[in-house]
Amino acid sequence: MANMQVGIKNTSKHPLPAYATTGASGLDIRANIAESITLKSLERVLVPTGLFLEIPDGWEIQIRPRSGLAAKQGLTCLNTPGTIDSDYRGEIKVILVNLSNEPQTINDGDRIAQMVLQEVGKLEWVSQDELSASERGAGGFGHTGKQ
Ligand SMILES: O=c1ccn([C@H]2C[C@H](O)[C@@H](COP(=O)(O)OP(=O)(O)OP(=O)(O)O)O2)c(=O)[nH]1
Ligand SMILES: [Mg+2]
Repeated sequence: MANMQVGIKNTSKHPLPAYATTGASGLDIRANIAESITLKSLERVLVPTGLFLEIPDGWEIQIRPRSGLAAKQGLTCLNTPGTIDSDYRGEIKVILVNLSNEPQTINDGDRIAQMVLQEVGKLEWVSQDELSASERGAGGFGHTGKQ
């Protein structure tokens, strides 16, 4: 797939979000905060990034957690994956929550989450009185067993 151009205004003092390796799906994004934030256990916070985007119509950016932060510190995005609409022109913020039992600190410039660009299809409803039969039918929520 060809690279997609996305407009960005960076009001932070940090570098633009970047892919950490050539094959990375996500671009790591950094906290842009005047002072460190310490989250108590189960506390959540909206972390500013200083970034403003102009995403082409038909695309979105997802804000996803970083597995290292989640595994080591219990820090994750509460609304994962966060949705950045193509028409959103406000500041990108990350909703972090501390799911560990200890306080966790975020410092200015820390890579707190990652952005993934995704194409978004637009649906058109087709109202139907009856839906077609399928192998699964209405079975769900563990219907196929545990293994
Ligand atoms: O992690 C996130 C999620 C959302 N947003 C911004 C961009 C997005 O386009 C907007 C709205 O997000 P969403 O649709 O998830 O929230 P909502 O509660 O439905 O708000 P709205 O009524 O404004 O759509 O908030 C972020 O900055 N970070
Ligand atoms: Mg919304």
